[in-house]
Amino acid sequence: MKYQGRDDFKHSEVGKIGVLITNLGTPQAPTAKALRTYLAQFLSDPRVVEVPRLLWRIILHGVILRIRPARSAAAYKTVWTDKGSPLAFHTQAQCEALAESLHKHYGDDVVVDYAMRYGKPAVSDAIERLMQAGVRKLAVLPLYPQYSGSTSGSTFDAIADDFTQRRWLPDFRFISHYHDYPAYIAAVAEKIKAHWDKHGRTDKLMFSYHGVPKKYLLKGDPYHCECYKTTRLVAEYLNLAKDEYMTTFQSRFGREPWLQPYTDETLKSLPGKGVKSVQMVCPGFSSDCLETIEEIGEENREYFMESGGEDYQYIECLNADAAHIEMMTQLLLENMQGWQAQKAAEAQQTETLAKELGAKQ
Ligand SMILES: C=CC1=C(C)c2cc3[nH]c(cc4nc(cc5[nH]c(cc1n2)c(C)c5CCC(=O)O)C(CCC(=O)O)=C4C)c(C)c3C=C
Ligand SMILES: [Fe+2]
Ligand SMILES: [Fe+2]
Repeated sequence: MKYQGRDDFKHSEVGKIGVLITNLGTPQAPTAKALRTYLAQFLSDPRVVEVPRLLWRIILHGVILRIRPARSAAAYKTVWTDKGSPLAFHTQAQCEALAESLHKHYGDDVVVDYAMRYGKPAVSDAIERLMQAGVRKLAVLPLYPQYSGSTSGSTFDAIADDFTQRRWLPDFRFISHYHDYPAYIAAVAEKIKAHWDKHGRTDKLMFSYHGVPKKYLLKGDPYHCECYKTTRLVAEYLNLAKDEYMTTFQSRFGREPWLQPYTDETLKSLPGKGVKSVQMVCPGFSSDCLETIEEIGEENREYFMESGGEDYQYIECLNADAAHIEMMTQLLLENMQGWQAQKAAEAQQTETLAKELGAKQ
């Protein structure tokens, strides 16, 4: 039997609305062994590394998975907490808060869950839970504000792959980006303002986004443009002059050119140009994680200070802040418009159908 379905399905059942938020994923533990499992899945994704498969498998298994896991595990150890990996517990907290918020709008008609593209909780397990809960309309929100084939695109692949095995597909909404969504821009800008209220301002506000290989941009990936647009909209909200802020790209991997300017090189050069104090903000990350806490919070701080910088401040991600959850709620409600009305109509028709079938059986 190839296609999965539910054999306990009743014709009188009225479907629910499902909401699935997703993020990248994180290793199960800060150990070389767990990192090997995680990185093998992550870096085998052809959306992430666009190198001919056979060649890449040789490099990945022959070189990278022999060296990188131990190095990455050491970095993960510095951010690991009693609650586990920051990315994991922030995403879980976002899911719980979003469920509470959506229940206020939809009551028991909505089921909210979360999944990780790589590692656990797996996308297929979350979809299975949603289908078992009777979801017939599904909205998926990957928590990547800026679209990239390597993140949002890859998440769609995982969801689509899972549904190739299922008998009955739900109605479906996939929110592929929200880099210019007013409530997202406002949430990022207000977080910066709140930081200013406490700590004052610095010479420059630096917007650092995760990079991707430059060739993805040249082949038509909109990620680069969406990052710049987010920066521009936040800067406009904050009334910043052009010389008061800058966009850079972090987390380069491998030898080919990635999106530039690079965050690390820029920070090393700024003190020599008279910029002695900076605030770092990472609007491309919806949760604090290795790349923000360790790479921006620690590693790049050292580069800046060692190059003559005097003050380096990191502004946290939106995580499970109320403004972030409210933004997700608004975005989802807008995308799910009409679903509640449809459900009411379906409930009536389902009742009639169940009666008809009941009469015949
Ligand atoms: C090798 C290519 C990579 C691409 C392309 C890439 C794109 C990309 N990644 C994020 C968000 C995150 N990446 C994180 C970690 C991470 N990323 C890569 C590689 C690529 N990312 C690696 C190898 C790692 C693992 C850590 C390491 O070994 O250095 C994370 C953090 C996860 C965590 O557990 O905390 C996030 C988040 C985006 C948004 C993006 C493209 C736009
Ligand atoms: Fe990454
Ligand atoms: Fe990194």
